Amino acid sequence: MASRVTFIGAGNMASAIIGGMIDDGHPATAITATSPSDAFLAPVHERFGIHTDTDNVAAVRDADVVVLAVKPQVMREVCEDLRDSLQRQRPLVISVAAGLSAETLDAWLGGSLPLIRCMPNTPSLVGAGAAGLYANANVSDAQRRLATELLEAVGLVEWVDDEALLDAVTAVSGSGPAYFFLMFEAMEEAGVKLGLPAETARRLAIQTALGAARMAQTSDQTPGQLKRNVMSPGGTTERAIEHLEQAGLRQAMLDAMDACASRAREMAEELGKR
Ligand SMILES: NC(=O)C1=CN([C@@H]2O[C@H](COP(=O)(O)OP(=O)(O)OC[C@H]3O[C@@H](n4cnc5c(N)ncnc54)[C@H](OP(=O)(O)O)[C@@H]3O)[C@@H](O)[C@H]2O)C=CC1
Ligand SMILES: O=C(O)[C@@H]1CCC=N1
Repeated sequence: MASRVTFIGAGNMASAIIGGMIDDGHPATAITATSPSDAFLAPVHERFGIHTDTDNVAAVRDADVVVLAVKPQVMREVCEDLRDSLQRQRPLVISVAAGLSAETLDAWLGGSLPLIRCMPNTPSLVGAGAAGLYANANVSDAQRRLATELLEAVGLVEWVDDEALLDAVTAVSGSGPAYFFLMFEAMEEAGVKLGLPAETARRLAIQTALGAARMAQTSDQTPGQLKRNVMSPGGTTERAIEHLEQAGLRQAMLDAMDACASRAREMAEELGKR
């Protein structure tokens, strides 16, 4: 029988995982999602056919897995409300929140619960997610396998043994889709400036990213070599890449991802102390 999974929060990240799970064959009837607003839940129910509820405590009853998918800023209140129920039932708890440590979450939930921190990303919606996972000491091997199975249904799963590395995962893949979407925006804008219709430029840019990602995933050559393969000496790509390097794109990526990981640490400090 499929595991019963309750998502606390039905926003962008929860919807992405739910959509991916359902596409992968997880029965919608075994999934529940909550939000404070009925008006918000109606379209979620309509879209996925899952159970929805405005009552978090009622929604976790009978759950095998509870996924905490609210913003970090409301997580404490949510955990404290669920504390008694979760202590009674002891389901596997998976938090997808950036920053908040397993220790802080476990303390808010009353202690000693099996808890996994997961840093997923929104391409989970199309089965192309990438998630980093860290388990606390109360998680059994069977629960690790269950979390792997649930998340592998929506993409790649990488376990880390050192919780601090989840901030690096956040910088690479959690926030990563936004870097590529920014690149699509810029490529579309440039294509339009060069005379292409916006829709054409957008389609070409997106298909190019898809092709580059598939090649990088399947080739035994490094991304650096694949890049050089496109750069004919004295040709057009060489000129473009020289320009990007001189404009500091590489350093900008290093700085941006460092800032991303620092923000996750900062959030842990700010929210953990409350
Ligand atoms: N978006 C992303 O790409 C990623 C997000 N994450 C993490 O996922 C978590 C959620 O982010 P995201 O989905 O983007 O945020 P959203 O704002 O899209 O979703 C949060 C949801 O939680 C609901 N909510 C608020 N309070 C409660 C409550 N007391 N009980 C139940 N539900 C509640 C909100 O409802 P309402 O709007 O009515 O307040 C909203 O539907 C964050 O912790 C974030 O760090 C992790 C990886 C990637
Ligand atoms: O921006 C954020 O804080 C969340 C976490 C990773 C992606 N979105």
